[in-house]
Amino acid sequence: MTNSIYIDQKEILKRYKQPDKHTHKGIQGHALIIGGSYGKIGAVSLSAKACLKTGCGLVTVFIPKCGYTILQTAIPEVMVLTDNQEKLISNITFDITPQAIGIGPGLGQEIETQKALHQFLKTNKTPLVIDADALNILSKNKEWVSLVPPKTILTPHPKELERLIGKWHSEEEKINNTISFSKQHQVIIVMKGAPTQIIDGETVYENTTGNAALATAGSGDVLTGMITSLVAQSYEPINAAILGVYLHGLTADIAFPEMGYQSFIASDVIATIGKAFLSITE
Ligand SMILES: NC(=O)C1=CN([C@@H]2O[C@H](COP(=O)(O)OP(=O)(O)OC[C@H]3O[C@@H](n4cnc5c(N)ncnc54)[C@H](O)[C@@H]3O)[C@@H](O)[C@H]2O)[C@@H](O)CC1
Ligand SMILES: Nc1ncnc2c1ncn2[C@@H]1O[C@H](COP(=O)(O)OP(=O)(O)O)[C@@H](O)[C@H]1O
Ligand SMILES: [Mg+2]
Repeated sequence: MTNSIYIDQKEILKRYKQPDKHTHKGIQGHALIIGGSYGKIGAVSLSAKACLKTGCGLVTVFIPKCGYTILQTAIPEVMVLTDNQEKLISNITFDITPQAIGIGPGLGQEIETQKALHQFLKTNKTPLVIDADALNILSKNKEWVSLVPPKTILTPHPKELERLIGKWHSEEEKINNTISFSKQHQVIIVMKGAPTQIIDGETVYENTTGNAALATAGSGDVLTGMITSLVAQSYEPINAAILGVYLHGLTADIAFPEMGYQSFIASDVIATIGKAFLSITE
């Protein structure tokens, strides 16, 4: 028996935490975004910028060497660690202690990267958000899902979800199969769509914000950065997923009167995150 909860402003106000005025960047959370490959450095850039704009104190990216100058130029606020490979990630190592890790945007699915993800999952204990090609790699190596920590957040779009849990023939079957997967692996699944639903075991949360303006390249990469930022700020993973999805959709609702559907792009989501936060407490 599932219980469904609509995520509206009332539900959000139960979960949203105003930053303490005495805070500083050292206690506002350090997030690590791992991703990028040749030609898809943009995905990890979007995630990293969204991560900072969602309020965490420090953001580091782990990317292939080809992305170094791009990231340091595009987002001076973000710190950069690089793989020893030029075009793809082959060995994930870092000497920082992040409070949350987001992995997958632009990662690619080359076999070397698959092996790097496997090695990373075997030792990682940090709260995790898994998206995009990291999900696609897990779909190719399903036994690796058992390596992720409890309460890990997966953020598949419908195709990524199908690769992970198999085809479904009805909305009901899709939700029931996702609930089974969530319970079996103790993971939270953000089923991105219109609307987005968040599955946490038997509980299904339905988001009430967002519109078709979000159907644009990189908007999911942005969501990954937003959710990772909130986990780094010590939100319980389920609340980070709920608040991140709500704020993400809210940016499209706020921008719509000025921008309509077509010209709203992932960078506009990021630029509107501040207004979305302010509108929560209005
Ligand atoms: N600027 C960049 O560097 C970008 C990089 N990206 C990266 O590109 C990689 C591949 O991601 P993609 O999602 O593009 O490719 P995928 O191959 O994972 O998924 C694309 C397929 O999913 C289907 N699909 C997507 N959303 C759907 C929906 N709502 N309903 C039904 N079917 C849907 C599409 O029809 C298409 O067949 C990821 O690592 C991603 O992070 C993309 O996010 C786009 C932007
Ligand atoms: N028609 C729509 N209405 C509301 N949200 C949408 C719509 N189309 C896409 N989205 C949202 O946009 C995002 C797309 O994610 P994704 O496909 O991963 O993008 P990308 O991989 O290009 O970053 C998801 O959060 C999804 O819920
Ligand atoms: Mg995506």
